[in-house]
Amino acid sequence: MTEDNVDDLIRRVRDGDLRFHELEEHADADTAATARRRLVESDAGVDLDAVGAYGFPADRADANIENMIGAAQIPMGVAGPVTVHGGAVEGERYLPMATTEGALLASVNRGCSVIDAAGGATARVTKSGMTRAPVFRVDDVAEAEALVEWVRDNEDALREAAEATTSHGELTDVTPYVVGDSVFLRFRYDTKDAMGMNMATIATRAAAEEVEAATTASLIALSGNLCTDKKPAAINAVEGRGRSVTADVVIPRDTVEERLHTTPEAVAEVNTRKNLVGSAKAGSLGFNAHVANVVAAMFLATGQDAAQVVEGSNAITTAEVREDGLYVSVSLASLEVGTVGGGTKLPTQGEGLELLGVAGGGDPPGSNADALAECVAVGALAGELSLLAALGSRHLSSAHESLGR
Ligand SMILES: CC(C)(COP(=O)([O-])OP(=O)([O-])OC[C@H]1O[C@@H](n2cnc3c(N)ncnc32)[C@H](O)[C@@H]1OP(=O)([O-])[O-])[C@@H](O)C(=O)NCCC(=O)NCCSC(=O)C[C@@](C)(O)CC(=O)[O-]
Ligand SMILES: NC(=O)C1=CN([C@@H]2O[C@H](COP(=O)(O)OP(=O)(O)OC[C@H]3O[C@@H](n4cnc5c(N)ncnc54)[C@H](OP(=O)(O)O)[C@@H]3O)[C@@H](O)[C@H]2O)C=CC1
Repeated sequence: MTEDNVDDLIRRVRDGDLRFHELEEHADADTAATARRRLVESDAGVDLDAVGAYGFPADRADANIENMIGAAQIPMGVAGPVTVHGGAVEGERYLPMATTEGALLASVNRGCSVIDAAGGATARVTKSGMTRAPVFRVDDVAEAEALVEWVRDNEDALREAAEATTSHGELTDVTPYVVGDSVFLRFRYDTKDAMGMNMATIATRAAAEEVEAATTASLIALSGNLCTDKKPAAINAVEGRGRSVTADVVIPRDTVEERLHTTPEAVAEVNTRKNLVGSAKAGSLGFNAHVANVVAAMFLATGQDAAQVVEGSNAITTAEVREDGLYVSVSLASLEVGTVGGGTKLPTQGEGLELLGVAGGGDPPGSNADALAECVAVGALAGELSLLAALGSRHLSSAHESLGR
């Protein structure tokens, strides 16, 4: 196949000879993206030169995007270095963060600085498993009960079917939920260093075919929304999804007073009245100040699925005055991270992972994704500490006036 050039591609689209989304079948990825961008510029009457000034070969993104016209560039900074005493990571790390929110890096950086002055933060992944929950239709609840019993008696057959689709993933368990003539089967997988959504979805499709072949159930949707992917859901807050990870630290009183310009008592009261009482009254699923800020920024910097900030921000912050200072913890119930697959293969995202020392597959498998989760949790802890202190010292608005405008 001869390679069309940009003008040929544009002409052929205009003539109705080529479909707008098929240009990569007739030219290299960069030529296709350029032709598509020129078509958009012409149709919309805009100039997209900055979008077109991307710094990587377009074919590196062939598994990450369709209808490519270029790349969005987001400012990227680092917070830290901060010392992480994790189960899968030990030592000082710069935390890569991509954001457009002024004052955010300064705030997380201040939190890291204070945490480091206290000797570093402890972090642990307490639970792990990526879930996919298809929904099946049955005739009635009696048939639902029969299906639940079949699943319990045949989990090994489901495991064999699911694991035949992957050389890394392992089916951990299958939990049924019955609602009238709907049966949801929540499959949970150990996806090692992959975030695992493609892996789990492909594996569950194979398992669902086993269910349909052996029972009277009909698969209605491979995702029945009880997984629960990219939507706020209590099941993720309680059961977890991806990694459940906690980070904590004790900051000495004098450090709180000298570096955070407030007191342990004030921070603890802000946390109680804001993150616990305020969130409860609001009916929030997360009981925290801005964990989403850190999750989003580190997700963008390291090639995670940005839409899964919804679950990643599902976190509880605690703060209490202790004899030796201020104890603060952040527990993220459903942080979905991977160090292989998805966007982790793209150039700047891969460099973000390299900066954390977690790029690629870990030894043992899964340990790099655990380490990434621990680093994100410490970043969230730093952000909570700094923002709660700023609220306690009444510096929030001035910080954004000076840094965010
Ligand atoms: C802005 C600060 C940090 C000033 O805080 P400060 O204590 O006045 O700053 P400082 O000049 O004394 O420096 C202290 C440390 O802050 C860091 N720092 C200080 N300045 C910078 C800078 N330019 N760049 C990088 N780092 C900076 C740096 O680490 C420095 O220590 P050092 O490392 O030098 O020993 C503080 O006032 C602060 O953190 N404010 C809170 C701002 C914040 O957290 N914003 C993000 C959340 S806003 C939002 O989106 C969520 C919200 C609020 O809507 C959610 C909700 O409803 O709660
Ligand atoms: N399909 C869906 O419904 C959804 C998909 N997504 C997208 O899914 C992507 C993430 O899916 P994910 O499955 O993580 O990524 P990929 O689809 O990129 O697959 C990652 C693959 O890497 C291989 N692999 C190599 N080394 C390892 C290792 N150490 N640990 C684990 N796997 C390894 C595995 O292949 P093998 O399995 O062959 O062994 C694994 O399946 C993101 O792009 C996300 O946006 C997000 C939400 C929903």
